[in-house]
Amino acid sequence: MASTPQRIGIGTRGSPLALAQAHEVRDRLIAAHGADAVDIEIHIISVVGDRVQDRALSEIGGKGLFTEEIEAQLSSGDIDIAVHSSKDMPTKLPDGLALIAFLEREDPRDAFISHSVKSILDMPEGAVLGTSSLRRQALALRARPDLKIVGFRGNVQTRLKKLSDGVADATLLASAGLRRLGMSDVAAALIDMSIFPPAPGQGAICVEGRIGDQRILDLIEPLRHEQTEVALACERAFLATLDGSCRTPIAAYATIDGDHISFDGTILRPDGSEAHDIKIEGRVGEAAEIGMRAGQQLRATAGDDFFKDWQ
Ligand SMILES: NCc1[nH]cc(CCC(=O)O)c1CC(=O)O
Repeated sequence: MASTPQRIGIGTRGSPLALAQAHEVRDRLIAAHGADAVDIEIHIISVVGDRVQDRALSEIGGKGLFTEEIEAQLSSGDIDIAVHSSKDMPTKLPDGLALIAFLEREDPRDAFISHSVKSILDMPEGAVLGTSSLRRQALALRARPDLKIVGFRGNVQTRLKKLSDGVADATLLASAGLRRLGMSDVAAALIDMSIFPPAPGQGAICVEGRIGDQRILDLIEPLRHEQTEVALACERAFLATLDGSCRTPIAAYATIDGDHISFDGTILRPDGSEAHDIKIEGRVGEAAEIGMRAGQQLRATAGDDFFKDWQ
C-alpha cells in the first residue's frame, strides 16, 4: 500500500527567475523521491526588494530585502522550505533558520549583453553601462574608468527591455540566471573571471529551512551538492568577515579539487579606483576558516579608511 505523500510547501519570490529556481527544486525533489511520494505546493511571496523598483537596493538598506517576508513564513510554519539565489542571501539568518542545501553551482560568470558591442573593452569612449550592482559597477570602472554607469533595477526581463529601449549601451547579468530562464542566447559573451570575479554565491541555488526539522532535512538530503556547499561556506565566511553590506563591492570565488580548495577574493571602491585581491589555498576541511582569514587579511591590507568612505 502506498503511504501518504510528504507535503512540502516551497516559498519563493514571484519573479520569473525565482520561479524557475523553485521549479528546479520541486523537480529535483520529485526526481529523488518519486512523484507519488511528495506533494509539493509552491507559494509566491511578495518581498520589499521586488516591490521597490525606483531606487537602488543599496539605498533602501541592503540586507534581507529579498528574504524577510519569506523567512517569516518559514519560521511560522506556513511553508517548509524557501528557495533562493545564494548570492541574495545575507550571511546572518533569523534564529532557527539555516541554509540546508546548496544545489550544484552553475557557471558563476557574468554575461555581457549589448546590441552594439561584444565586450566591455570594445565599448566606445564614455559609453553607458546599465547596472545596479556595486560589484559590477566597480569592476567595470576598474577596467574602463571612462564608462558612464546608470542604475538598472528590476528583474532580468525588465533590464533587457531597458537595454532594447536604449537606456544603456550594455548591461551585465549572471550567466546562471539567463540559463535558468532559457535565455542564454541574449549574452554577447561571458566575461573572463580574472576581470570579473563573481559575487559570493553567484550561480548556486540554495534551500533555506528550519533547524531541526528532521522530516524536511531528510527529504532535502539528496539535493545537497557537497563541493558547492564547501565553496559557499568559504565565500560566505569571507563575506561575513568583511561584514559585506550591499554598499561594499565584494567578489569571491572558491573552487574545489578533491581535498584542495582555492579561494580568490576582491574588494573594490565603488568607482573602481582602488582594488585589493587575495588568494588563499588549503584543505576543504578549513573552507570557512580560509574565507575568514582572507577577509581579515584584505581588511588589514586595505586599511579601515577603505571601508569608511561609503559605510
Ligand atoms: N540579485 C538578482 C540575482 N540574484 C541571483 C541572480 C542570478 C542567478 C544566480 O547568481 O544564481 C540574479 C540576477 C543577476 O545577477 O543577473
